[in-house]
Amino acid sequence: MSTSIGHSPLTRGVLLHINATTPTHSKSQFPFLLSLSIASAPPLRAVGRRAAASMSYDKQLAAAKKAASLAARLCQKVQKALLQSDVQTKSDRTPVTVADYGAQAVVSFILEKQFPSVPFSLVAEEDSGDLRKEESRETLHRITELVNETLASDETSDISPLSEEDVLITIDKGKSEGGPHGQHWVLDPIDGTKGFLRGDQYAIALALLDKGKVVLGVLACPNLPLTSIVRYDPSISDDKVGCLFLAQVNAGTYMQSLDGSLATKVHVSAIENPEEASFFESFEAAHSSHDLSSSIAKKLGVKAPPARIDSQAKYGALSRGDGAIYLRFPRKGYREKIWDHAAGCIVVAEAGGIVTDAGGNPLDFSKGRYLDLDTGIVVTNQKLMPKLLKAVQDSIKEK
Ligand SMILES: Nc1ncnc2c1ncn2[C@@H]1O[C@H](COP(=O)(O)OS(=O)(=O)O)[C@@H](OP(=O)(O)O)[C@H]1O
Ligand SMILES: [Mg+2]
Ligand SMILES: [Mg+2]
Ligand SMILES: [Mg+2]
Repeated sequence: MSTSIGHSPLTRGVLLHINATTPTHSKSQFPFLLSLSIASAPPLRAVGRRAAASMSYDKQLAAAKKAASLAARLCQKVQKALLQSDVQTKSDRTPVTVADYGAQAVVSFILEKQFPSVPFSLVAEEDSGDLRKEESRETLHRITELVNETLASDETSDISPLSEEDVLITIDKGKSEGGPHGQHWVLDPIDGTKGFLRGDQYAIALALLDKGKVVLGVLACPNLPLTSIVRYDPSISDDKVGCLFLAQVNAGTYMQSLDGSLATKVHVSAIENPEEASFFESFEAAHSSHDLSSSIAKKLGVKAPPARIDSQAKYGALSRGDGAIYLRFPRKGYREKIWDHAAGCIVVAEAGGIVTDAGGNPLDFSKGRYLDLDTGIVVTNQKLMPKLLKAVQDSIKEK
Protein backbone atom coordinates (compact mmCIF):
# COMPACT_ATOMS: atom_id res chain seq x y z
CA MET A 1 0.00 0.00 0.00
CA SER A 2 1.27 3.50 -0.73
CA THR A 3 0.08 7.07 -0.89
CA SER A 4 0.74 8.88 -4.14
CA ILE A 5 0.72 12.58 -3.62
CA GLY A 6 -0.37 14.68 -6.56
CA HIS A 7 -2.62 13.93 -9.52
CA SER A 8 -3.92 17.44 -9.41
CA PRO A 9 -5.49 19.11 -12.42
CA LEU A 10 -3.00 21.16 -14.42
CA THR A 11 -5.11 24.18 -13.83
CA ARG A 12 -4.36 24.06 -10.11
CA GLY A 13 -1.56 26.56 -9.68
CA VAL A 14 -0.59 29.40 -7.47
CA LEU A 15 -1.62 32.82 -8.57
CA LEU A 16 1.36 34.99 -7.81
CA HIS A 17 0.56 38.42 -6.48
CA ILE A 18 3.66 39.99 -7.89
CA ASN A 19 3.40 43.36 -6.22
CA ALA A 20 1.73 42.14 -3.09
CA THR A 21 4.55 42.50 -0.60
CA THR A 22 7.03 45.26 -0.26
CA PRO A 23 9.69 44.97 2.41
CA THR A 24 9.27 47.64 5.05
CA HIS A 25 12.84 47.47 6.37
CA SER A 26 15.79 49.31 4.91
CA LYS A 27 18.43 47.45 2.88
CA SER A 28 21.23 48.46 5.18
CA GLN A 29 19.34 47.09 8.16
CA PHE A 30 18.64 43.76 6.45
CA PRO A 31 21.03 42.89 3.63
CA PHE A 32 19.13 39.58 3.25
CA LEU A 33 16.40 41.60 1.50
CA LEU A 34 18.61 43.20 -1.13
CA SER A 35 16.73 43.96 -4.36
CA LEU A 36 13.90 41.54 -3.77
CA SER A 37 10.69 42.98 -5.03
CA ILE A 38 8.87 39.70 -4.43
CA ALA A 39 10.46 38.97 -1.08
CA SER A 40 9.29 39.49 2.42
CA ALA A 41 11.36 39.83 5.54
CA PRO A 42 12.43 36.85 7.60
CA PRO A 43 11.45 37.26 11.26
CA LEU A 44 13.58 39.78 13.16
CA ARG A 45 14.78 37.09 15.53
CA ALA A 46 16.01 35.12 12.54
CA VAL A 47 17.90 38.05 11.09
CA GLY A 48 19.60 38.64 14.43
CA ARG A 49 20.74 35.03 14.66
CA ARG A 50 21.98 35.06 11.10
CA ALA A 51 24.01 38.16 11.82
CA ALA A 52 25.63 36.42 14.75
CA ALA A 53 26.40 33.29 12.75
CA SER A 54 27.54 34.55 9.37
CA MET A 55 26.64 37.30 6.94
CA SER A 56 28.80 36.07 4.13
CA TYR A 57 26.22 34.51 1.77
CA ASP A 58 23.29 36.87 2.38
CA LYS A 59 23.62 38.60 -0.98
CA GLN A 60 23.91 35.32 -2.82
CA LEU A 61 20.86 33.97 -0.97
CA ALA A 62 18.83 37.06 -1.89
CA ALA A 63 19.83 36.68 -5.54
CA ALA A 64 19.06 32.94 -5.50
CA LYS A 65 15.65 33.63 -3.98
CA LYS A 66 14.83 36.17 -6.65
CA ALA A 67 16.08 33.93 -9.48
CA ALA A 68 14.21 30.82 -8.27
CA SER A 69 11.00 32.78 -7.64
CA LEU A 70 11.04 34.22 -11.16
CA ALA A 71 11.80 30.80 -12.64
CA ALA A 72 8.86 29.39 -10.65
CA ARG A 73 6.64 32.06 -12.17
CA LEU A 74 7.69 30.92 -15.65
CA CYS A 75 7.08 27.26 -14.79
CA GLN A 76 3.63 27.93 -13.35
CA LYS A 77 2.63 29.71 -16.52
CA VAL A 78 3.78 26.80 -18.68
CA GLN A 79 2.22 24.15 -16.44
CA LYS A 80 -1.12 25.90 -16.66
CA ALA A 81 -1.08 25.94 -20.43
CA LEU A 82 0.79 22.72 -20.97
CA LEU A 83 0.61 21.65 -24.59
CA GLN A 84 1.99 18.54 -26.18
CA SER A 85 4.35 20.66 -28.28
CA ASP A 86 5.93 22.02 -25.11
CA VAL A 87 7.48 18.63 -24.39
CA GLN A 88 10.60 17.23 -26.03
CA THR A 89 12.61 14.12 -25.33
CA LYS A 90 16.33 14.51 -24.64
CA SER A 91 18.85 12.03 -25.99
CA ASP A 92 18.83 10.24 -22.58
CA ARG A 93 15.05 9.75 -23.17
CA THR A 94 14.00 11.94 -20.25
CA PRO A 95 11.37 14.58 -20.96
CA VAL A 96 12.37 18.20 -21.08
CA THR A 97 9.94 21.04 -21.52
CA VAL A 98 10.16 24.65 -22.60
CA ALA A 99 9.87 25.41 -18.90
CA ASP A 100 13.10 23.49 -18.06
CA TYR A 101 15.03 25.52 -20.63
CA GLY A 102 13.24 28.77 -19.82
CA ALA A 103 13.77 28.42 -16.07
CA GLN A 104 17.47 27.67 -16.60
CA ALA A 105 17.86 30.76 -18.81
CA VAL A 106 16.09 33.00 -16.27
CA VAL A 107 18.15 31.79 -13.30
CA SER A 108 21.42 31.91 -15.21
CA PHE A 109 20.71 35.43 -16.50
CA ILE A 110 19.69 36.84 -13.09
CA LEU A 111 22.63 35.34 -11.20
CA GLU A 112 25.27 36.46 -13.67
CA LYS A 113 23.81 39.97 -13.80
CA GLN A 114 23.67 40.20 -10.00
CA PHE A 115 27.39 39.55 -9.51
CA PRO A 116 29.16 41.14 -12.49
CA SER A 117 32.51 41.43 -10.74
CA VAL A 118 33.00 37.75 -9.89
CA PRO A 119 33.64 34.91 -12.36
CA PHE A 120 30.30 33.21 -13.04
CA SER A 121 30.21 29.43 -12.77
CA LEU A 122 26.98 27.44 -13.08
CA VAL A 123 26.55 23.65 -13.02
CA ALA A 124 23.08 23.06 -14.46
CA GLU A 125 21.11 20.21 -15.98
CA GLU A 126 20.13 21.51 -19.41
CA ASP A 127 22.18 22.60 -22.42
CA SER A 128 21.29 24.11 -25.78
CA GLY A 129 22.36 21.10 -27.93
CA ASP A 130 18.86 19.95 -28.96
CA LEU A 131 17.53 23.50 -29.14
CA ARG A 132 20.05 24.43 -31.82
CA LYS A 133 18.59 21.80 -34.18
CA GLU A 134 16.44 22.97 -37.09
CA GLU A 135 13.34 21.16 -35.79
CA SER A 136 13.52 23.09 -32.50
CA ARG A 137 13.08 26.50 -34.09
CA GLU A 138 9.54 27.05 -32.84
CA THR A 139 10.42 25.72 -29.41
CA LEU A 140 13.32 28.16 -29.13
CA HIS A 141 11.05 30.99 -30.21
CA ARG A 142 8.55 30.05 -27.48
CA ILE A 143 11.28 29.77 -24.82
CA THR A 144 12.68 33.18 -25.76
CA GLU A 145 9.21 34.71 -25.48
CA LEU A 146 8.66 33.12 -22.07
CA VAL A 147 12.07 34.23 -20.76
CA ASN A 148 11.53 37.81 -21.88
CA GLU A 149 8.01 37.96 -20.44
CA THR A 150 9.29 36.59 -17.14
CA LEU A 151 12.25 38.96 -16.88
CA ALA A 152 9.99 41.90 -17.79
CA SER A 153 7.58 40.92 -15.00
CA ASP A 154 10.30 41.73 -12.46
CA GLU A 155 9.54 45.35 -11.75
CA THR A 156 12.96 45.99 -10.20
CA SER A 157 14.86 45.25 -13.37
CA ASP A 158 15.21 47.23 -16.53
CA ILE A 159 16.71 45.05 -19.24
CA SER A 160 16.39 44.89 -22.99
CA PRO A 161 14.85 41.70 -24.36
CA LEU A 162 17.15 38.73 -25.02
CA SER A 163 17.53 37.41 -28.57
CA GLU A 164 17.18 33.68 -29.32
CA GLU A 165 20.98 33.45 -29.51
CA ASP A 166 21.28 35.23 -26.11
CA VAL A 167 18.94 32.62 -24.63
CA LEU A 168 21.01 29.73 -26.03
CA ILE A 169 24.21 31.27 -24.68
CA THR A 170 22.60 31.92 -21.29
CA ILE A 171 21.42 28.29 -21.04
CA ASP A 172 24.94 27.08 -21.91
CA LYS A 173 26.48 29.04 -19.03
CA GLY A 174 25.35 25.98 -17.05
CA LYS A 175 28.09 23.77 -18.51
CA SER A 176 30.56 24.32 -15.67
CA GLU A 177 32.20 21.22 -14.22
CA GLY A 178 32.02 22.49 -10.62
CA GLY A 179 34.63 20.92 -8.35
CA PRO A 180 36.44 21.60 -5.07
CA HIS A 181 37.76 25.11 -5.78
CA GLY A 182 36.00 28.47 -5.84
CA GLN A 183 32.25 29.09 -5.97
CA HIS A 184 29.78 27.35 -8.28
CA TRP A 185 26.03 27.74 -8.56
CA VAL A 186 24.20 24.42 -8.95
CA LEU A 187 20.81 24.40 -10.67
CA ASP A 188 18.07 21.96 -11.52
CA PRO A 189 15.68 24.29 -13.39
CA ILE A 190 12.84 21.79 -12.99
CA ASP A 191 13.46 18.82 -10.77
CA GLY A 192 10.74 16.24 -11.26
CA THR A 193 9.95 17.04 -14.90
CA LYS A 194 7.69 13.97 -14.99
CA GLY A 195 5.75 15.33 -12.01
CA PHE A 196 5.58 18.71 -13.74
CA LEU A 197 4.07 17.07 -16.83
CA ARG A 198 1.52 15.20 -14.71
CA GLY A 199 0.54 18.39 -12.88
CA ASP A 200 2.06 17.06 -9.65
CA GLN A 201 5.06 18.11 -7.55
CA TYR A 202 8.22 19.66 -9.01
CA ALA A 203 10.89 22.03 -7.73
CA ILE A 204 13.27 24.69 -8.95
CA ALA A 205 16.40 23.73 -7.03
CA LEU A 206 19.30 26.17 -6.71
CA ALA A 207 22.36 25.90 -4.48
CA LEU A 208 25.78 27.51 -4.10
CA LEU A 209 28.97 25.52 -3.58
CA ASP A 210 31.95 27.19 -1.94
CA LYS A 211 35.15 25.11 -1.97
CA GLY A 212 33.10 21.99 -2.65
CA LYS A 213 30.61 22.51 0.22
CA VAL A 214 26.96 23.51 -0.19
CA VAL A 215 26.61 26.87 1.57
CA LEU A 216 23.11 27.87 0.55
CA GLY A 217 20.06 26.35 -1.05
CA VAL A 218 16.71 27.51 -2.35
CA LEU A 219 13.86 25.17 -3.27
CA ALA A 220 10.83 26.65 -4.99
CA CYS A 221 7.97 24.14 -4.92
CA PRO A 222 4.99 25.71 -6.72
CA ASN A 223 2.55 22.84 -6.07
CA LEU A 224 3.53 21.99 -2.49
CA PRO A 225 0.81 22.90 0.04
CA LEU A 226 1.82 25.26 2.84
CA THR A 227 0.40 22.69 5.26
CA SER A 228 1.60 19.07 5.49
CA ILE A 229 1.54 17.19 2.18
CA VAL A 230 0.79 13.94 3.96
CA ARG A 231 -2.70 15.06 4.96
CA TYR A 232 -3.25 16.95 1.70
CA ASP A 233 -5.79 15.79 -0.84
CA PRO A 234 -5.95 18.20 -3.80
CA SER A 235 -9.36 16.91 -4.85
CA ILE A 236 -11.05 18.06 -1.65
CA SER A 237 -8.63 20.48 -0.07
CA ASP A 238 -8.45 24.18 -0.74
CA ASP A 239 -5.12 24.53 1.12
CA LYS A 240 -2.87 27.18 -0.35
CA VAL A 241 0.03 25.82 -2.42
CA GLY A 242 3.42 27.25 -3.41
CA CYS A 243 6.38 27.03 -0.99
CA LEU A 244 9.85 28.52 -0.99
CA PHE A 245 12.52 26.95 1.25
CA LEU A 246 15.65 28.99 2.02
CA ALA A 247 18.73 27.65 3.77
CA GLN A 248 22.13 29.11 4.53
CA VAL A 249 24.97 27.34 6.27
CA ASN A 250 24.81 27.82 10.07
CA ALA A 251 21.71 30.00 9.73
CA GLY A 252 18.83 27.50 9.60
CA THR A 253 16.10 26.76 7.08
CA TYR A 254 13.10 29.02 6.50
CA MET A 255 9.92 28.48 4.57
CA GLN A 256 7.61 31.08 3.11
CA SER A 257 4.86 31.03 0.55
CA LEU A 258 5.92 31.72 -3.02
CA ASP A 259 3.75 34.82 -3.04
CA GLY A 260 5.85 36.37 -0.32
CA SER A 261 4.48 35.73 3.18
CA LEU A 262 6.74 36.06 6.22
CA ALA A 263 9.40 33.38 6.45
CA THR A 264 9.14 30.91 9.32
CA LYS A 265 11.92 28.69 10.63
CA VAL A 266 11.35 24.99 9.99
CA HIS A 267 12.62 21.85 11.76
CA VAL A 268 12.71 18.21 10.83
CA SER A 269 10.44 15.79 12.69
CA ALA A 270 11.54 14.97 16.25
CA ILE A 271 10.13 11.42 16.06
CA GLU A 272 12.43 8.88 17.74
CA ASN A 273 10.31 5.76 17.45
CA PRO A 274 10.58 4.39 13.89
CA GLU A 275 7.13 2.79 14.22
CA GLU A 276 5.67 6.30 14.26
CA ALA A 277 7.76 7.54 11.36
CA SER A 278 6.40 7.97 7.85
CA PHE A 279 8.65 7.96 4.81
CA PHE A 280 8.98 9.52 1.37
CA GLU A 281 10.23 7.96 -1.82
CA SER A 282 10.26 8.78 -5.55
CA PHE A 283 6.95 8.73 -7.34
CA GLU A 284 8.67 7.00 -10.27
CA ALA A 285 9.51 3.38 -9.40
CA ALA A 286 12.22 3.45 -12.08
CA HIS A 287 14.11 6.08 -10.04
CA SER A 288 14.27 4.27 -6.74
CA SER A 289 13.58 0.69 -5.64
CA HIS A 290 10.24 0.68 -3.87
CA ASP A 291 10.87 -2.96 -2.87
CA LEU A 292 14.04 -2.08 -0.98
CA SER A 293 12.34 0.83 0.83
CA SER A 294 9.49 -1.45 1.76
CA SER A 295 11.83 -4.05 3.25
CA ILE A 296 13.63 -1.32 5.26
CA ALA A 297 10.31 0.05 6.50
CA LYS A 298 9.25 -3.44 7.56
CA LYS A 299 12.46 -3.96 9.54
CA LEU A 300 11.91 -0.65 11.34
CA GLY A 301 8.26 -1.41 12.04
CA VAL A 302 7.10 1.69 10.13
CA LYS A 303 3.29 1.54 10.06
CA ALA A 304 2.35 4.34 7.66
CA PRO A 305 2.42 3.62 3.91
CA PRO A 306 5.16 5.45 1.94
CA ALA A 307 4.30 8.85 0.50
CA ARG A 308 5.42 8.92 -3.14
CA ILE A 309 6.27 12.45 -4.18
CA ASP A 310 8.12 13.79 -7.23
CA SER A 311 11.27 15.86 -6.99
CA GLN A 312 13.22 17.62 -4.24
CA ALA A 313 9.86 18.71 -2.82
CA LYS A 314 10.54 15.57 -0.69
CA TYR A 315 13.50 17.34 0.96
CA GLY A 316 11.38 20.46 1.55
CA ALA A 317 8.51 18.46 3.05
CA LEU A 318 10.94 16.52 5.26
CA SER A 319 12.64 19.74 6.46
CA ARG A 320 9.35 20.89 8.02
CA GLY A 321 8.50 17.49 9.50
CA ASP A 322 5.76 16.28 7.11
CA GLY A 323 7.53 12.91 7.16
CA ALA A 324 10.62 11.63 8.99
CA ILE A 325 12.51 9.55 6.40
CA TYR A 326 13.42 9.83 2.70
CA LEU A 327 14.88 6.76 0.98
CA ARG A 328 16.31 6.70 -2.55
CA PHE A 329 17.83 3.61 -4.17
CA PRO A 330 18.39 4.00 -7.92
CA ARG A 331 19.21 0.97 -10.07
CA LYS A 332 22.83 -0.20 -10.05
CA GLY A 333 25.05 1.92 -12.26
CA TYR A 334 22.88 5.07 -12.11
CA ARG A 335 25.02 8.13 -11.37
CA GLU A 336 23.34 10.77 -9.23
CA LYS A 337 23.85 14.38 -10.37
CA ILE A 338 24.71 17.14 -7.91
CA TRP A 339 21.76 19.34 -8.98
CA ASP A 340 19.30 16.62 -7.91
CA HIS A 341 20.43 16.91 -4.25
CA ALA A 342 22.52 20.02 -3.47
CA ALA A 343 19.67 22.41 -2.55
CA GLY A 344 17.58 19.69 -0.88
CA CYS A 345 20.55 18.53 1.16
CA ILE A 346 21.23 21.89 2.82
CA VAL A 347 17.51 22.58 3.29
CA VAL A 348 17.27 19.37 5.36
CA ALA A 349 20.65 19.73 7.12
CA GLU A 350 19.95 23.29 8.28
CA ALA A 351 16.56 22.14 9.58
CA GLY A 352 18.37 19.65 11.83
CA GLY A 353 18.34 16.57 9.59
CA ILE A 354 21.08 14.36 8.14
CA VAL A 355 21.65 13.28 4.54
CA THR A 356 24.04 10.38 3.86
CA ASP A 357 24.62 7.60 1.40
CA ALA A 358 23.73 4.02 2.33
CA GLY A 359 27.17 3.64 3.92
CA GLY A 360 26.49 6.57 6.28
CA ASN A 361 28.90 8.94 4.49
CA PRO A 362 27.94 12.57 3.91
CA LEU A 363 27.31 13.47 0.25
CA ASP A 364 30.39 14.96 -1.43
CA PHE A 365 29.51 17.76 -3.85
CA SER A 366 33.13 18.55 -4.72
CA LYS A 367 33.66 15.86 -7.35
CA GLY A 368 32.19 17.64 -10.37
CA ARG A 369 28.77 17.20 -11.97
CA TYR A 370 28.15 13.76 -10.42
CA LEU A 371 27.93 12.48 -6.87
CA ASP A 372 30.15 9.53 -6.17
CA LEU A 373 28.30 7.53 -3.55
CA ASP A 374 27.68 4.16 -1.97
CA THR A 375 24.38 2.64 -3.19
CA GLY A 376 21.69 5.18 -2.32
CA ILE A 377 20.60 8.23 -0.37
CA VAL A 378 19.15 8.14 3.14
CA VAL A 379 17.65 11.16 4.90
CA THR A 380 16.23 11.50 8.41
CA ASN A 381 16.67 13.20 11.79
CA GLN A 382 19.69 12.68 14.10
CA LYS A 383 17.86 10.35 16.48
CA LEU A 384 16.53 7.93 13.86
CA MET A 385 19.64 7.78 11.67
CA PRO A 386 21.57 4.99 13.47
CA LYS A 387 18.59 2.59 13.43
CA LEU A 388 17.71 3.57 9.89
CA LEU A 389 21.24 2.98 8.58
CA LYS A 390 21.34 -0.44 10.23
CA ALA A 391 18.03 -1.40 8.59
CA VAL A 392 19.26 -0.04 5.23
CA GLN A 393 22.51 -1.99 5.38
CA ASP A 394 20.82 -5.23 6.54
CA SER A 395 18.23 -4.98 3.76
CA ILE A 396 20.88 -4.35 1.11
CA LYS A 397 22.86 -7.40 2.31
CA GLU A 398 19.76 -9.61 2.12
CA LYS A 399 18.91 -8.47 -1.39
N1 LIG B 1 16.84 5.93 -13.65
C1 LIG B 1 16.91 6.89 -12.75
N2 LIG B 1 17.21 6.60 -11.47
C2 LIG B 1 17.26 7.54 -10.52
N3 LIG B 1 17.01 8.84 -10.78
C3 LIG B 1 16.71 9.19 -12.02
C4 LIG B 1 16.64 8.25 -13.07
N4 LIG B 1 16.32 8.90 -14.20
C5 LIG B 1 16.20 10.20 -13.86
N5 LIG B 1 16.44 10.38 -12.55
C6 LIG B 1 16.49 11.59 -11.77
O1 LIG B 1 15.41 11.67 -10.85
C7 LIG B 1 15.00 13.02 -10.80
C8 LIG B 1 13.58 13.11 -10.33
O2 LIG B 1 13.59 12.94 -8.96
P1 LIG B 1 12.70 11.93 -8.15
O3 LIG B 1 13.07 10.53 -8.47
O4 LIG B 1 12.88 12.34 -6.74
O5 LIG B 1 11.21 12.27 -8.54
S1 LIG B 1 10.27 11.38 -9.42
O6 LIG B 1 9.79 10.31 -8.60
O7 LIG B 1 11.01 10.94 -10.57
O8 LIG B 1 9.21 12.22 -9.88
C9 LIG B 1 15.18 13.50 -12.19
O9 LIG B 1 15.36 14.87 -12.18
P2 LIG B 1 14.77 15.74 -13.41
O10 LIG B 1 15.38 15.21 -14.68
O11 LIG B 1 15.28 17.09 -13.05
O12 LIG B 1 13.28 15.62 -13.36
C10 LIG B 1 16.42 12.77 -12.68
O13 LIG B 1 17.60 13.49 -12.54
MG1 LIG C 1 15.79 15.96 -16.42
MG1 LIG D 1 16.39 16.62 -11.27
MG1 LIG E 1 15.52 18.80 -14.12
